Amino acid sequence: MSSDPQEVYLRTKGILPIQKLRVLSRAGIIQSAPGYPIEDDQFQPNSIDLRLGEKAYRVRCSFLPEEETVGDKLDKMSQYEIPITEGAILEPNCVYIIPLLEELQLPSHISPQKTLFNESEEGTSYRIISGEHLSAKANPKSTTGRLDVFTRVITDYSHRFEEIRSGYKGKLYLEVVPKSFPIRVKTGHRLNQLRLRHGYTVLSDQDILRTHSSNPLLFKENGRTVPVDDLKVNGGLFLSVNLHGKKGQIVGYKAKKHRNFIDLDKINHYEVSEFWEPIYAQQDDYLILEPEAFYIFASKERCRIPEHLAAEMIAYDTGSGELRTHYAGFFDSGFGGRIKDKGARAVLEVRSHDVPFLIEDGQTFCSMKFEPNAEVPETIYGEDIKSNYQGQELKLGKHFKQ
Ligand SMILES: Nc1ccn([C@H]2C[C@H](O)[C@@H](COP(=O)(O)OP(=O)(O)OP(=O)(O)O)O2)c(=O)n1
Repeated sequence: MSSDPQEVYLRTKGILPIQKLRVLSRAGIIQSAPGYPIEDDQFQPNSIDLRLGEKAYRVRCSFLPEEETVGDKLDKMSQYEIPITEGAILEPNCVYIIPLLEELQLPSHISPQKTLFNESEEGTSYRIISGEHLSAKANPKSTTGRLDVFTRVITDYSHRFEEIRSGYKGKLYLEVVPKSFPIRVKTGHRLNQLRLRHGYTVLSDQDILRTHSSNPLLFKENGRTVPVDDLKVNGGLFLSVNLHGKKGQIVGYKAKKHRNFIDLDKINHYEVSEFWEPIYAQQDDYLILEPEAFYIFASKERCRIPEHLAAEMIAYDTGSGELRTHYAGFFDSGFGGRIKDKGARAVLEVRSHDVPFLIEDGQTFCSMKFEPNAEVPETIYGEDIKSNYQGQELKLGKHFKQ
């Protein structure tokens, strides 16, 4: 057994990259339930995929357990439990709470140049030296959003979804609400992912413009870089929706209702026409969204996330709450490739609430918030790892035959 602890320095603020996530997992800051060791392919360029645990609790409604644990709340709210080790079907518009296999042991204080955490595994102990708080942010995976499955993480004594405060020690629970289709889930399925933040810093609009000038973030459909003067920034970089195409070209999809369930184990399996109605390009490039229906579109711009940055797509607030865009928001470093690859379209998941809503080609739909990585990730999206959506045009989730 080695007596000298391995020293791990977290020096720069930002999202922790894959190599640091691996170290934090070895050091016990990210843990998993007994019998379910963390698997290497859970690690993404700047996030870790989280896995569903053994049970789903059907609850009447969603909640935030500000004054108690999620377990206490479940004791009061759970209607019944479903074991999911062999798989189980979750019904549309029902709320389920599923304990995840991963847990967090975030250090509760910062103490520059002092040991934050010391744990040993297989004879190695780690000393993590950091000057910033470690917190975490969760988000649905892209595939989950493309299937219209609503998910968010809940933690004990928390008044916020998806955000996990510095010092949090405990379990993570996932609220899951399939919206359009029933889904079959099983222990170990990965519906969402987690990023760890060392301190918090976000690129200002000035930083975004400066970055784009030397390391382009957005490209036009013809592959040209969007001129910096044409970038729309205001607390993030705005993207717009594409409804334009040649005659007969599909520019979007609308989810059909009352379909058979989708087994999340079945990749490239389901017929698109069974589950989706295609939306064809119209001569005048507009569309009226039917209230409460779910649509998938692509962004007009092609985007690219340089390797030193991580990005998150945030819904564009129309000021009226009628239009809800996107559920899944993390963009990995490397998404959209190198400059010569000219980026890839982002997928926009859209629902209009209450009223029919007109959308037009090129309408602003969402914005991207950029955060620096604490270090450049050793692995980036589309390189070395199995990535499903690199170079994508309009693309449904990986369960459909395309
Ligand atoms: N609304 C969104 C959200 C994400 N993405 C892109 C950017 C991400 O880097 C990529 C993959 O996202 P996830 O890791 O969430 O997706 P999956 O695990 O489902 O796909 P993969 O198997 O490719 O990792 O999809 C997108 O085009 N549109």
